[in-house]
Formats: sequence, structure tokens, C-alpha cells
Amino acid sequence: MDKTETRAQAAKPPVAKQQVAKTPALAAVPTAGAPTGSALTVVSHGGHARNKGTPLRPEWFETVQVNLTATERRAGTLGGRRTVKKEYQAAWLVKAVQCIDLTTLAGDDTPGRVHRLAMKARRPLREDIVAALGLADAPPTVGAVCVYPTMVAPAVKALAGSGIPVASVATGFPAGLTPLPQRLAEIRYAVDQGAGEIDIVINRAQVLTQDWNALYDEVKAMREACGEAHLKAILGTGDLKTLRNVYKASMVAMMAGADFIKTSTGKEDVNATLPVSLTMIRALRDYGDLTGEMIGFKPAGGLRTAKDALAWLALMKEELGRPWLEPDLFRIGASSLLADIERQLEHYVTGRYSALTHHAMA
Ligand SMILES: O=C[C@H](O)COP(=O)(O)O
Repeated sequence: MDKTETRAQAAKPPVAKQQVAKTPALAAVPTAGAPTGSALTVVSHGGHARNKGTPLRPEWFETVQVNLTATERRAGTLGGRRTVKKEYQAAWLVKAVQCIDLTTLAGDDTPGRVHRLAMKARRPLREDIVAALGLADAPPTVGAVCVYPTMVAPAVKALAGSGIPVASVATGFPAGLTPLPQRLAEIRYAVDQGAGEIDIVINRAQVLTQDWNALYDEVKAMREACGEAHLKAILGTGDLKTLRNVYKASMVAMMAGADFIKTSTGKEDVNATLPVSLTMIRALRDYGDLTGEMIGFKPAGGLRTAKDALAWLALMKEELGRPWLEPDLFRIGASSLLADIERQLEHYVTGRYSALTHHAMA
């Protein structure tokens, strides 16, 4: 990749670059099986060490330059991938299902809706599709169910015994502009209710004013409030104005202890895009080179099609490698993506497409 893109060269020690896949986008399919009827391998969720964080080190990001044209050009090579076909594509789509944070974040959410979503999370693909894929012995489940704090308890109840974690948004989602004590109390409430993952939103004003100390201190306090729950830091990239800001905010969030960095709330005018994701992933890679930590990535907002899922999987594989294709390091935050993936898999096993309305709650 172009040396002019994201760089934090100033303070970088001479560590080996992580390997970037040389194979075409999805050729080295991790879960590829033989044609229909043969087993696709379902890899279970692996545990992953928490990010220890670092002191705030502005010298790791202050001089960063992000070449917008080069970033867009690189991102543009991912969306149009046509190299994954048939059983390989099916395997990748099953992988995408396992990485979905199945989400409902609506003003009219009810315990009933959350219960139905949790049932879908337990069995995201129809039984006949699972059987035809040869996955009946180990049916895939989603990565997590993501809800508002007051919906954590019904989600935990509905997912009992499934091993599927509940993620809660918190800290004044989506704007993050309530006073800090309330935002921290909201995290503690969600954890008390049983959330295993907390999707916090950063205060975008701190990025826009380059107040890195304030951003670091707040995210660090949020991480402490999370206790054992994993912290995903939502940057709200559509509000951050520049890719440089996206890179810097990513670095500060990771230094403060974020286990995942996440693009968007789904409520900004512009949500997950490939150029923004590439910028965050480069920050994640640089942070890994500097600290040895493996941080997760979660694009979220506006991802609705199987094609989107394949593009982001290609991005993860090419930029970060195989470990970032598992739910402990990669999630896709989406409220309606599963419907199209299920439809594409149905087409793969039956040769027919059904209407999207046949794939409800997804
Ligand atoms: O965190 C997840 C997002 O809020 C989901 O956004 P979406 O409804 O556009 O899929």
C-alpha cells in the first residue's frame, strides 16, 4: 500500500509490518467448503485478551497525514470484488453472519421486539438453509445482540444459555453530550443488567477541538466503568470532518483502552464507509505495531447488503489478516443486513430468490 497514506512514523519503533494478504480478495477463504451439502466449518467465538491501553502519546499521531485520494482509491478496489463465487461466497456469508452485532436501536423498541431479535440471533439462518449448507450439527449464531440499556435485561433473558453476548450502547448514545457522571452511571447500569459489551460514543467536540487529553481521560474513565465488559468506542466518524481526525481519534481511543473501535452510531448523516474504515484499520495496525495489542474493529450504520459484508470482510482479510475474521476481533453493527445475507444463501442452496419480506427481523 501507498506509503503516503496513514502513517505515524515519528515515534514508530522498528517492528515488523503485519503481513498483508497477497491473494485476491477472498481467495484464501477460511471457512470454504465443497459444494452444497458438504460441511462448511463454523469457527466458534474465541476469547481475546483485553487491550491494556497506554499513557496518552500524542507523538504517535500528531504528525499523521492521510492521503484522501489514495485512501479512496484503495477503498474503491474493495467494493467491486467479483472473485468470490458459489461455495466460497456462501462460506464468507456464513462468516459475516457470525460477526454481526444484530441491532435494534429504535425509539419504539419493546421487550417483545428484543425477544424476537434474540430468537433470530440464536438461529440467524433458516433451518433448511443451515441443513443444505451442511451446518446442522453446529448452526451459526450471530456475534452479539446490541440494544439500548433498558433493553439489556430482556435481551439477557432471551439469550440465556446461548453464549451470545448482549452489547449495550451507552454514554448518551448517539450524541454523547450528557454530563460525564451520567454517562458513566449509564455504563454501570448496563453492566449491572448483564451487558457483556458496552458500545460507548465519544464526545465528538473533543476531536473537533483537538482536546486529546479530555478525550483520553473520558474514554479511560468509561473503560474503568465497564469493568469486565468489553468496551467498543464509537467515533461517529460522519461528524469528525477529516480522515486525519478519524485516525487521531482512533489512536486516542485505543490508548485509553478501547477493545474495539467502531465507526458510527447509525444515526449520523454518513455512517460506515470503506475509506473511513481503511483509515481506522491503519490506525489499528499502527497501534498494534507500537504496542503488540490486537484491537477489534466494528463498522456500523448503513450496512444492508451481502455485497457490503463481502467488501468489509475483504478489507479485514487484506489489511489485517485471518485473525480479524472472527467475532472476537471483527463485528458488523447492523439492524437489517442479515435479511439480504439469508436471501443470498437461500439462493445459493435453492437456486431461487425470495422476497426480502420473507426474511423478517433481520
Ligand atoms: O450499531 C449499529 C447501528 O446502529 C446499526 O445501524 P443500521 O440500523 O443502519 O444498520
